Order: sequence, then structure tokens, then C-alpha cells
Amino acid sequence: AQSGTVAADPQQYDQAYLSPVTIGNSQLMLDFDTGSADLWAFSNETPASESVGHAKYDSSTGTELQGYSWSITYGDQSGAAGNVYADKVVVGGVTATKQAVEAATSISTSFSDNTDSDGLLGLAFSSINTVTPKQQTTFFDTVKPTLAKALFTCDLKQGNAGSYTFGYIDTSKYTGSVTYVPVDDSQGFWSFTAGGYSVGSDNATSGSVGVSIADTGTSLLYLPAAVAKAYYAKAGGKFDNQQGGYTLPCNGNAPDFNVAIGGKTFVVPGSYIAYAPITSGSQTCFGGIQANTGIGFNIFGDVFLKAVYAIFDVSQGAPRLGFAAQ
Ligand SMILES: Cc1cc(CN)n(C)n1
Repeated sequence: AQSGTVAADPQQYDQAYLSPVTIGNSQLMLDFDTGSADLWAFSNETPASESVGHAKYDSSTGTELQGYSWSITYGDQSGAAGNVYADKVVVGGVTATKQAVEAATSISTSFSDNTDSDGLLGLAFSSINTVTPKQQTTFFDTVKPTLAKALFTCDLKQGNAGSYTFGYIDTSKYTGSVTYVPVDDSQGFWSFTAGGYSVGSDNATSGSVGVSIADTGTSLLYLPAAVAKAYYAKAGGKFDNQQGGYTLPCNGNAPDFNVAIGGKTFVVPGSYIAYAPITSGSQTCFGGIQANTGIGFNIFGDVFLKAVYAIFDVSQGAPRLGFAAQ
């Protein structure tokens, strides 16, 4: 049975985390994304003008799936599209001998401009994979039957390298016990229900945060508008239309955000919520908590995930998420 671990290296401001992946004879840095289900990469089929500074997948090592294609648009309106190959993919020593690899033939500018990232490796449920005419499986679903345990874990860190594991839980990565909650995979996401919340030292949580997805591919923590409003009322922040979201002082006094999941309270340090100066050197920071307006559910992105050790577990039959403090 297989198991392995791979580094998750943060980009500036932890905007995304990139991990080394070998596809055929190509080595690329991919953004592991539990909020989508396509493994796609810059490739020899990507226009040279769109792939300056990126490592590319050389599809000559793969077997083309004739007539297959893919096209994806993410929540931030970035997107890509292209052709499909079957090729060998290795992540942290875990090998998928015939993984669907989606070679990009067109890519939006936000991907072309981010030269740290050579593509995405989707870890949501394969039910939302975009390949047509026959949907393909994610890397995790492809290797799942060969893994020691049918699970993967995520240990992201603020401003430091974290890691993903496949097939095992690294008990040295967390403190205390793991709290498991059921996952509703009907929309293809790792969706769970978060409970009460509180701001700052008063850790008696109240209210209900509600339906949420665990999404490593999203940088921030998107919460109900009322919860975001309550947080910034205590944090001395304000909604800034020009910035397109809440901002707050970068002065190190941002209060923690506490949220109950499965009856256990998890703490997001205020320092994670003073996310990044709105412009270089500014004393005003863009907020790591934003309203989920227009999304329809909460997104527990990297601002939350780097405060916990997260276990994405289908070993029990029904999918579940485990969270532990780190
Ligand atoms: C590229 C990308 C991935 C995600 C989250 N799934 N977003 C919002 N953008």
C-alpha cells in the first residue's frame, strides 16, 4: 500500500501554496485545490506568450484521450481549458500510473501572471471534474484503492512550508484530539456545517456560521455577512468599496476569530486576519475574513486551514473531515 508526503510552499502573503509534482518526465509546482477536481498544467500546447516563466507538462510522454476536452472557471473568475492525456503522476512518492492530465491550450491572465504556479491539482470530489465526454478522477480518487488509508491531510502554515500527506495521518503535526464532522459531498465539495463563533478572548461561541466548504485553493475565510460585520466591529475595521472588501489596521491588535466545529472551538489568530497591507508599506491591511455575499455558502480557505491540521477522510465509507489544533 502507498503513502507519502509532499511540501506545501506558501506564495507571498500565503495567497496560495504550491507543491512539486512529477507528470511524465516533467516536474511542476501545482496548487493543490480541495475546492476543484481537475488536474491541469501549463503544457507544450499552451501558447508560448501565455506560458512565459512557467514549467510545462510535455504531453509527448502521455497517451492522448482523443476527442476529450476540459474547461474550468473558478470562483475568482480565473480559468483555463484544453486537451486530456493519461500519464504517470507522482506526488510525494505516491504514484498514479494512468492519471488524467489536463494540458492547457488556453489560460486566463491571472494564471499566466503568477509564474510560481504551473497549474492545479484538484482534490474535491470527482463528480465536479470538467472533462468531457467522459468525466475523469482526481489524483486522490485514482490512487485511493492503493493507499494504506483512504485519506489525505493538509498542514498549511503561515509564511512557512507546510505539507500534504496521502494515505496516512501524521500525529506529530497536531496537538490534542481530532474532531470529525460529516461531509455532504452532493455538490462535489468537502462541505460541512460550522457552529457558533466568537471574536477575541470571549470564547463562548454563539450564533451559527453554517454550511461551509474546506477549500485549500481559496486564500481567505468567507463567512456570513453578519459574522464578518461583527468581527470588524470589534477589530476596528471597515468595509472599503474601493478595496472591494473589509480592511483593518495592520497594527498587530486584530482579535482572534473562534469557531466551533463538531463541538470543539478552533482559533484563527488575529495575525492571520490582518492578511496583507492594501499597498506595500501601508498600515491598513486587507481582511482575511470577508463576507460570503453571492457565494451561497462559507469558504474555509487558507486563512482558516493554516490554523488547523485537516484530514480529508473517505476511509469510513461516508466522507468526513477531521480537524485538530496545530
Ligand atoms: C484558481 C482558483 C482555485 C480556487 C478555489 N477552488 N479559486 C477561488 N481560484
